[in-house]
Formats: sequence, C-alpha cells, structure tokens
Amino acid sequence: MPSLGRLHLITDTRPGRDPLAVLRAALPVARTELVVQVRVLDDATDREAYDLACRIVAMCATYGATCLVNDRLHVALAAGAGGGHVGAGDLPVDAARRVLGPTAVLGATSREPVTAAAAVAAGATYLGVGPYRSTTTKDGLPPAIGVAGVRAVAEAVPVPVIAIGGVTVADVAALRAAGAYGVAVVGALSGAADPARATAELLGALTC
Ligand SMILES: Cc1ncc(COP(=O)(O)OP(=O)(O)O)c(N)n1
Ligand SMILES: Cc1ncsc1CCOP(=O)(O)O
Ligand SMILES: [Mg+2]
Repeated sequence: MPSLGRLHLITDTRPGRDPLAVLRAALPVARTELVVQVRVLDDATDREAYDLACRIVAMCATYGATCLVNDRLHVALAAGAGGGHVGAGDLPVDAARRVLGPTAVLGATSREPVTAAAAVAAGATYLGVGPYRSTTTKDGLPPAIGVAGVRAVAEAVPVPVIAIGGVTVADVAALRAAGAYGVAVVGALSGAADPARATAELLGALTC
C-alpha cells in the first residue's frame, strides 16, 4: 500500500470554481505529499465524474501524487485511481474494501472513537475525521468536534487521521499536536487567491 500524503485536496466542483486550475497550482508544490480526492456534486453524472477522475489521475501520476475518488468506487476503479473515500451514506467500509481490493487506499469518515475503530477493523486505511470546525462548503453536517474530538479518534486508531472541515493553515499545528497525520481541505485551497502559496503554507505547517 502506498504511503499516504498529508495534504488532501478535495475538488471543488461548485459553479464558478476551477478545480483543475487549483490542482495545477498545488501539484508541483506538494507532489507526493498531495492526495487529491475527486468529489463531484451529487447531481453530476458518472460520466462527468469519470472524465474528471481520468484527468486528475493523469495529472497526479506526473508528480507521484495519489488520486482518490469520493463515494463512487466504480469510477475509482474505472479511472485507475489509487482508492476511494466512503462515509455514512456510501457503501459500508467492508463492502468498499471488497470492491476496491486489498491494496487500494480506502478512507472512511468518522467523528468518534467507536465507529472509527470499527471502520479500521472493516478495512479503512485512513480516517477522515470531522467536521473539525463548522464550514459552509457542505450542508447538513453534524456539530464540529474541535481539537478534542480529533484527538479522541487519533488516540483510538492505528491508521492516519486526516482532519476535515473548515481547516486553515492556522489550525494545522494544533491538529498535528492532537495526533492528526494530515488535513483535508476544500476552501483553504479552492478559495485562495494564490493556491500555490496556500499549498506551500499548508505543507510547511504539516511537515515541520
Ligand atoms: C478526507 C475526507 N473526510 C471526510 C469526507 C466526508 O465524506 P462523507 O461523509 O461521505 O461526505 P461526502 O464528502 O461524500 O459528502 C471526505 N469526503 N473526505
Ligand atoms: C466534504 C466535507 N465533509 C466534512 S467537512 C467537508 C467539507 C470541507 O470543506 P472545507 O475545507 O472548505 O471546510
Ligand atoms: Mg460520501
């Protein structure tokens, strides 16, 4: 299984956003430390998801970065991605593992230690833990878990914990101190005036 990058960039495919431009800026900076998660809107077709995933798989390959696909594991397989990410409304983790096979990267969403440990037992190789803070990027999220919530999960599992939800560069030191291995972001890169610089700042905080 490949080692996991610490900076997870989740594609922002909302109207007016340009996920490929953000990726073109981030990839040369973060290279193997970048994990790109292809996340499309619910109303996107599988064809649209597949086309985007294929482009991102190819871009990642140039830099040794890992591409994962959110939710749609058949798209991950078809596009040759390194794995996928599932949450409560998606395939259960054990089923996702069967779909992806034994060597794929498989992320699972978790917000507390008991389900986190169960996800690892079912085959998750990392956990997306949050929301750390409230965020406007996704509707309908449960309350933020903060640093204490991230720490509780990190202490309970032997796999990398990736904190998600409203994460900015200013949060990274505290999250790392709480046991997070890395962070997943949408807005911190997609909304940045200079995504290359924002990538360098996040990476610096993650790897110091
Ligand atoms: C790294 C990471 N962590 C959590 C999530 C959220 O996944 P999920 O709960 O399935 O919600 P959607 O992203 O599918 O709306 C994630 N995608 N990545
Ligand atoms: C998909 C998802 N799941 C929990 S928070 C979130 C969105 C994170 O986006 P941002 O980094 O802009 O808060
Ligand atoms: Mg999901």
